[in-house]
Order: sequence, then structure tokens, then C-alpha cells
Amino acid sequence: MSTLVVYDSNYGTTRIVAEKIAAELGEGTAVVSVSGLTPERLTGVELLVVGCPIIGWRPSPRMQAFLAQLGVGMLHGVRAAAFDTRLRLFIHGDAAGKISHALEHAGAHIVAKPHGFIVEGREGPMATGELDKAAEWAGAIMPTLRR
Ligand SMILES: Cc1cc2nc3c(=O)[nH]c(=O)nc-3n(C[C@H](O)[C@H](O)[C@H](O)COP(=O)(O)O)c2cc1C
Repeated sequence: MSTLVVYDSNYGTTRIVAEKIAAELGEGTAVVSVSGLTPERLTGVELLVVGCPIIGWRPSPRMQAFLAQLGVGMLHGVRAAAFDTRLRLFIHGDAAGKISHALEHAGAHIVAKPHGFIVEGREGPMATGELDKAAEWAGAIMPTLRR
């Protein structure tokens, strides 16, 4: 299966989560930054996982710009899931849900509930146990692919 993890990251924390998820999804899973990425890179991808930090209660600007390039139906036949990294705030906003919605709008079949992983501070690191949760979240995607 052709699997791609696309991430955005300002301080490197979300990249670490993306790499953890990719490792869980199996050998051969590619991990790419959203910077400079064009939708053409998604051609042939069967499983797409997308994640970024929450910035100002929504997906990071680079991720928003990428998602805006996805045309309706462009992800038809692609299975997809989304995550974000966020602070432990009372009002933290959301990126994972919004990414998931955008992927679905582009035609993807969503295979996991959007999930937010907690960072300790703006520049990271991940809060204790959150990388394990990321691995668990990714691991739960695999059985859905056999359906
Ligand atoms: C300008 C700015 C705005 C942010 N806004 C939010 C926010 O609205 N909600 C939240 O939970 N975290 C917010 N954060 C914290 C980021 O989510 C955090 O920096 C990110 O998870 C770290 O991941 P990274 O190392 O991949 O950049 C903000 C961070 C920055 C720099």
C-alpha cells in the first residue's frame, strides 16, 4: 500500500509525531513536509495521514494553503486520517477536525477519528505519553484497511 504522511511543523514537534505515526504504519511509509508540497504528490497514494500544529485555533497557515488546493473529488478512493498537536488549553481550537473535513470534502474516506496530541509548550516537547498515544492511534488505522 502506498502510504504518505504529510505534516507541518514550526519547532519540529509535529514532525516527530508524523515520523512516529509513519513508523507504525509500516516500512515504506513516506513522510513529507507540507512546505512546497503540491497536490500532484498525492497521485497514487492509497492511505494519507495529515497533521499540523493548531495555530490561532485552526490549522497552521501552510496547512490551510495546502488544503485549499485540494479540489472536490481529488482524493476519491483515498483512505485518510488527520491529527494535530496542541497545547493543554481550555480553549485550544482545532486543526485535526478541520483537516479531516477538508480531506473528506476532497473525496477521501476517513478511517480514524481526528486526534489532537498534547505538547508541553509552544516549542514542544510532546507531553508524557503522547507519542505512545500517536503510535496507538496509527496502529488502530491498520485494521480498518482490511475492511
Ligand atoms: C503563533 C502560535 C499560535 C498558536 N495557537 C495555538 C492555539 O490556538 N491552540 C493551541 O492549542 N496551540 C497553539 N499554539 C501552540 C502550537 O500548537 C505548538 O506550537 C505546536 O503544537 C508545536 O508543534 P511544532 O513543534 O510542530 O511547531 C500556537 C503556537 C504558535 C507559535
